[in-house]
Amino acid sequence: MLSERLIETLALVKLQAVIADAGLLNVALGILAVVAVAIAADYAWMLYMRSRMPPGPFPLPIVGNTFSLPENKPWIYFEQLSKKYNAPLITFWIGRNPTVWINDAWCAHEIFEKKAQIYASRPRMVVFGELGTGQANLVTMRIRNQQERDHWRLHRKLMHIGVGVQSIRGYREIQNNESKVVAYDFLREPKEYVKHLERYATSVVSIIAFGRRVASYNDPIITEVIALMQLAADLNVPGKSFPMLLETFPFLAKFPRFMPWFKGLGTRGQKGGHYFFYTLAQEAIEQYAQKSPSEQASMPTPYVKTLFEEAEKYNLPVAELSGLTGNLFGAGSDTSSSTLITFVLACCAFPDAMHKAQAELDAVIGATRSPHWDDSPHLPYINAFVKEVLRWRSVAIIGGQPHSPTQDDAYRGWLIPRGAWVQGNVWAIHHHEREFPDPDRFYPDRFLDGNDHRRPFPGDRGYMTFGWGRRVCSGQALAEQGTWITVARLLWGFDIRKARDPETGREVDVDIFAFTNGLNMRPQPFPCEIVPRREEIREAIVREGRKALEDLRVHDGESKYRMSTFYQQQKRKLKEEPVIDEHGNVKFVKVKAV
Ligand code: HEM
Repeated sequence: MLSERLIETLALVKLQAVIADAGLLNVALGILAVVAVAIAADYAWMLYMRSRMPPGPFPLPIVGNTFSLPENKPWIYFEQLSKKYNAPLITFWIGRNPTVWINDAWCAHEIFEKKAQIYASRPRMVVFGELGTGQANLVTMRIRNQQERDHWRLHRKLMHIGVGVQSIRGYREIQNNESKVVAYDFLREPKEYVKHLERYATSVVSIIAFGRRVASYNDPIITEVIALMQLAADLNVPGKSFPMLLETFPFLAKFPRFMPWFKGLGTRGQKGGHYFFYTLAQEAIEQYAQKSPSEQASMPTPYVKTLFEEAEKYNLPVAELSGLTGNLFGAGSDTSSSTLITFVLACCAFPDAMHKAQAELDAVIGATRSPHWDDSPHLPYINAFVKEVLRWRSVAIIGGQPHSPTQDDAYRGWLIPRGAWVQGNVWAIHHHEREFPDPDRFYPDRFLDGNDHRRPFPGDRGYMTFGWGRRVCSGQALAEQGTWITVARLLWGFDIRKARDPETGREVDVDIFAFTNGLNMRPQPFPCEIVPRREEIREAIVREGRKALEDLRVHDGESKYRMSTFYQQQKRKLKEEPVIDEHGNVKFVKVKAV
């Protein structure tokens, strides 16, 4: 100890002597020179990388192209850059971080699908990953070695047990009944259509994950989860202001949370925050155990129960279990409801398409019952309509999270370096005139064989709404199944049209470009009129809605936890760590000094 002090003192004395010898000015100049050389070397590296990577605007030292980013909707800007450089891929430097944007369906397919093995990883994401979901969450999980790859595979497997293609048929009745309730709610309170769709989407994933229905649109779980997801979606869009700039200067993330650059980050990443869903899951397992055997037999086993049993084999920590259960809410509620709100907007803006769909439903289904998936082979226009909903204004407009190659890759002579941030620009892909002529027009016919707007597109589906390759959305099949039934039923049941000004009687126009700015986008609020198409249909909606509510009763239940208060408690307990006690409950203990 004493010797260390002595050395420190000697070093200080030596430094003072050097400053005295050289003069303060010379020392300052020396430091400046070292910094300048470091910046120059770094810039040389940036320019060298730029010469090998896909084209893009000229970066400045340290800040790259960050300050030429527009305030809003950078995906439109990246689409323009792709046209300007006449290249399907462009490089855009966010600080010193070269991000690659794929603006073309065929390239996205060649890179993410054909080279799926090496593009299965995520890049380092400071805001969304390290400060947000945490690195142990499937959505942001990185794959840098075999151990990480095995671990990520395990997470995908556990997710698929819940919402994989094999499981989702078992959830049809839940989606069917909940969408009948949406139709019933549209009848009773049409002005609240956004809330009904949010309730629907949240309730479906809540029943699947926790066995518990969300009966009211005032339930805080809806507003809290959707608000959290929208905050996350906003934060994860490249921007020139903090906190996104933390991606440029990751070292800033090491500072205490009161520093100004954390402003806007909310409570994300604070200790204990992630444990909310774990606690909710425990409660759900207890509530399920209290149900009678006949009740249990009449519902699918809550995913969290299966997950917890399965996870015991792998000794998964609480944070990872919490992430897996929370992902159903996080990834599945805002996305699904925003897609359906987009559908409402499309009906208002493009009534011809809606009327054509209704004519098909009238001919095939009639007015006494609503459509069902079994009708789908006889409803080609409805199938095309649903595809167009997913294409026209895709909710995950930059394809969700970026992918990242696990090794240097060469594509058409360009370098895509290991660890780079590679993002599919779904806006540009779905907006490309070559694949989708007149792309802003909502035109389901483009998906029908023989239509003059039909164009080749990689893959069977005709859209890239759910991402690619090994990281393709785990909930895709569930989301497609739910979108189909809800869209088909609402088209069958209602005329959805522009609202009228009560004073002038004139239609209030809707703006098909007015969408939110987050990476999960949805239409800005707009008024509309939703009216049942015929009396016979209205009666069928009431009948089916009431029956659905009865059938769903087995899922009724309350939770004593609220995300907001849970987070508040953690805020007060930042010096505490959640651990599992001997009964498997989460409790908080003081963090031991290291
Ligand atoms: C319309 C609804 C939905 C859309 C448009 C959507 C879209 C996406 C997209 C674009 C990705 C990123 C894919 C990639 O990186 O290539 C993704 C990832 C993911 N989604 Fe969805 N999603 C939807 C609904 C759901 C639902 C209902 C669930 C679960 C119940 C879900 C769970 C996930 C998970 C866990 C991931 C991360 C997968 C990984 O990183 O390995 N999503 N989603």
